[in-house]
Amino acid sequence: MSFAELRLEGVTRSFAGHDALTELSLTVRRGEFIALLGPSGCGKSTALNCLAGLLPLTRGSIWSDETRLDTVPAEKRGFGMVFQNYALFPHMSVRRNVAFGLQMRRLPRAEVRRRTEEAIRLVRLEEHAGKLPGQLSGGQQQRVAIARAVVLEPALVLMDEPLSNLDAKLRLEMRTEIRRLHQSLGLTTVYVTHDQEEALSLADRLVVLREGRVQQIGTPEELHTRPANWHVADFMGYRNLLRLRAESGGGPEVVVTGQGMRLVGTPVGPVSAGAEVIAGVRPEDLRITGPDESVPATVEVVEYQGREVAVEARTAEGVQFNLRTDQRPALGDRIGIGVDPARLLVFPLTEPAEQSEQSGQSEQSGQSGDGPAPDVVAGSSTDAPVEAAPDSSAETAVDEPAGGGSR
Ligand SMILES: Nc1ncnc2c1ncn2[C@@H]1O[C@H](COP(=O)(O)OP(=O)(O)OP(=O)(O)O)[C@@H](O)[C@H]1O
Repeated sequence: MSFAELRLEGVTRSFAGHDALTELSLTVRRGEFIALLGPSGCGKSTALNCLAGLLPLTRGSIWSDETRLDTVPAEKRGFGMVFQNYALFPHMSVRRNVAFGLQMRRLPRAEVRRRTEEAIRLVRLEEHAGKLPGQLSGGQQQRVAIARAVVLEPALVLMDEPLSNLDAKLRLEMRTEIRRLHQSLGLTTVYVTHDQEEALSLADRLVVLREGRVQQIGTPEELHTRPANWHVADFMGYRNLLRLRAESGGGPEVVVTGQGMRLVGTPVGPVSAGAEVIAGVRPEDLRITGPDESVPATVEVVEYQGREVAVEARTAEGVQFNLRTDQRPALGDRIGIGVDPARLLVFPLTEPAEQSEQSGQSEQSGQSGDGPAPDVVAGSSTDAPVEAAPDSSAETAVDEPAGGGSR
């Protein structure tokens, strides 16, 4: 069942009255590589399983061009699936694993043989075609799983964290392999991951989910440079998130103050004078200056990272900053932290609830804005995005130099 466009319209799935996925609207164009990205439990797998036909929708619909798809059984959708546990037949050789789906379709033997060998060649397993899965490495087994999916020339390939069982080096290799296959076979792929780097490197467009709701849909560049809200920013590596107050509003730049700082940033979304905001900046977008030129801080940690170092520095008020720099400050150095107004994004603390893709997808952004923000969030990680902390505990965060601002 090939298509020019696959549309999800308001796709919602609840379990026991609780929405695991709320109103997902997305158009996947033929040939696109889409990543569904978000922390554990955000509804990524639910979305993929709805698309695959493994889970019925609670509300909404899925369309393959003008054909309604969500009422079509999984096996009739003609999608290929690759999951993190490869689910290969252990007693069958690589070749037989790959051929299996074609045989089930009762294709002529010569065609089965030709297509099987072609798929095995594509994933570079020619030398291992006669082996059993148990005789292969994790990466090789995952390649068999991919060959088994693509040999059927599916209209859509669905992948759910396919690399999560592999070690770091193999993950990188397989990432390239998956992108190469996607391009060379002209596949359309929807790929679930919690790894922001993986998603950014693979996908044409990313869908960032949080608590079942779309936060933003956009190209890697859009998400990287212009996250729609501070939750997405947190997920995209804006490790320095500061809870401040806007002194001005409405202009192309905004002055933000608080916690002993006065900074100038660029508003993202409606920021009015007096509003509480979250200002976010990436470690690589901070500069070390003289202590009197910008935000004064003391260097507390210097971590070697190849050509650059990661630096943690703390202000007198206990606000911790993460920097990446090719300079080599020493522990205890008094430095200034320079912030370029264009790189300091200023987000409203809360925004109108919920949004989803409606049209002109690449600029769509959404916001659930419900999770209380921390006072200072410096040093987040993709695996541990900001969790809703009670406001009261967030208030105290800055007063505790040991753990206040960093995670
Ligand atoms: N069969 C189910 N029954 C009840 N709740 C479910 C079921 N499947 C998923 N959920 C809930 O729905 C929410 C979303 O789950 P989902 O598996 O889609 O998240 P995810 O983003 O894929 O997470 P992970 O990366 O951990 O797999 C979670 O809160 C989960 O507990």
